[in-house]
Amino acid sequence: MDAPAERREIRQQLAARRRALTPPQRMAAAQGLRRSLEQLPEFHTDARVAGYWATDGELPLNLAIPPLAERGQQFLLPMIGRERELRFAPWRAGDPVEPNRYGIPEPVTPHEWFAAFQLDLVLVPLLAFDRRGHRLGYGGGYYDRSFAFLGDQARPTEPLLVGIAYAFQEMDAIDAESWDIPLDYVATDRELIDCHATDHGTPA
Ligand SMILES: Nc1nc2c(c(=O)[nH]1)N(C=O)[C@@H](CNc1ccc(C(=O)N[C@@H](CCC(=O)O)C(=O)O)cc1)CN2
Ligand SMILES: Nc1ncnc2c1ncn2[C@@H]1O[C@H](COP(=O)(O)OP(=O)(O)OP(=O)(O)O)[C@@H](O)[C@H]1O
Repeated sequence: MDAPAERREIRQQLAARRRALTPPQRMAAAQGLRRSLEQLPEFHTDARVAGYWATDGELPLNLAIPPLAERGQQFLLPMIGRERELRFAPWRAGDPVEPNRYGIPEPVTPHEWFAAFQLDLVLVPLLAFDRRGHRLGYGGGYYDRSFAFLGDQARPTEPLLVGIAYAFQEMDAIDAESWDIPLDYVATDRELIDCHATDHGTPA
């Protein structure tokens, strides 16, 4: 199977598996995710933390986010810009949203927004990941384009990229494309994975 066809197949399988979860499974996973994220010191202190509005079976952030506001940290949602890059607008529970071209809710006429380089921590949605931090998204290339500037920098740096996934979205290895920007961590419903750790549990 050629690489694009294989990626398409993996995307479809994992999206279907995510959609098939029951509401109790999804709620338990959201609680597990909160515990994993709280193991990351930056999640407690970083000023600007971007996330996503979970759709189509994505792991919900709704249990992980409320402590941020209590600690005085800002939470932001992605907005799709004209050049197919992401911008990030502050969003609090109750603020108005409207669907973007993919039907994903975005903040409406925000007072201010920030570019990717202005963020401190980014919770990145994905369909599949491996322990090295390689990721497969929806294929729009939004995160890779928006965070391409990290490609020239020694990692980890700011913003810190933290993939968010159900544990079953892990794969042994995902082939990186030249434009892929790897994740620094992956937080699942089971554990926090440090993608810079040298031992990935598999022989080199
Ligand atoms: N909740 C959430 N918000 C997010 C993302 C995400 O993955 N999850 N994104 C992450 O990048 C950005 C939106 N990216 C997207 C990229 C492609 C498709 C998409 O193409 N969806 C269709 C396929 C249509 C097609 O083939 O053209 C689909 O999945 O069926 C959707 C969103 C920003 N916001
Ligand atoms: N830095 C970049 N500049 C221009 N195009 C890019 C860049 N990064 C990715 N792309 C384009 O985006 C397309 C999708 O990339 P890829 O399949 O890796 O997306 P993805 O990471 O799965 O999606 P997403 O980030 O939206 O979740 C690729 O065809 C690639 O050409």
